[in-house]
Amino acid sequence: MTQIALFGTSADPPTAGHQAILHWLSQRFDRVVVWASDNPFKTHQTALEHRMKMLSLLIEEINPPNPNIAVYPELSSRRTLETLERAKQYWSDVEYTLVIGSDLVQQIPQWYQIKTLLKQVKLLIVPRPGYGVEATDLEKVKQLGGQVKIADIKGLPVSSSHYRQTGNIEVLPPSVQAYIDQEQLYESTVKD
Ligand SMILES: Nc1ncnc2c1ncn2[C@@H]1O[C@H](COP(=O)(O)OP(=O)(O)OP(=O)(O)O)[C@@H](O)[C@H]1O
Ligand SMILES: O=C(O)c1ccc[n+]([C@@H]2O[C@H](COP(=O)([O-])O)[C@@H](O)[C@H]2O)c1
Repeated sequence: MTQIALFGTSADPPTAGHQAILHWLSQRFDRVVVWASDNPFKTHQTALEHRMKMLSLLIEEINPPNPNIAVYPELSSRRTLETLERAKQYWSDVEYTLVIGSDLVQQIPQWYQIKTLLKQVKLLIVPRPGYGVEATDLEKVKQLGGQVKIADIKGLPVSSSHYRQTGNIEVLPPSVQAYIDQEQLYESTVKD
């Protein structure tokens, strides 16, 4: 059966960490469906349109290029269940895997209608430096119906908030750095 990976991100801004995950996924899934979204638990510093554009640029930069990975702006929703419902209108009869970093394992039980979501997707957790997966958190997700796997990669030690706090452009792919400069985004961030 066709395997589709679902990867949603605040992308505020997207980092080399997101890029490495997407590259890895594109080599293992038939299709990687990506979207930038607002997060009901966060505020965002940049308009969604810019975040979506940065995500597309980051994907275009992945080498070697792989046509199985793309941003789908129309799937963007604060609720991942809504994204899934829309995706199912495009691709039915496929197996969906929702991809999250290990920092979200503790939070995911609070997502909108999580049981309904976990019935329809497998969950793939990408280990993130500084965020070990606690057995009790994993158990909670399983009790909610989650079929969980831990990905065989280690996320990079970078984050969007590190960039926003420090202005350290090294955590951003060159295409994203250039876009931020061109559009004068994150102006309040002290740039290195
Ligand atoms: N370096 C990383 N390693 C593993 N997972 C990551 C990494 N960066 C992001 N992710 C995962 O990718 C998804 C989108 O992350 P998000 O856009 O919130 O980035 P972030 O760096 O966590 O942002 P912020 O620092 O603003 O919270 C989440 O599931 C997150 O756990
Ligand atoms: O469905 C929800 O209730 C829900 C709650 C929090 C986050 N999400 C989604 O999880 C994805 C990762 O969020 P973030 O902010 O860590 O990038 C992103 O697509 C969010 O919209 C989804």
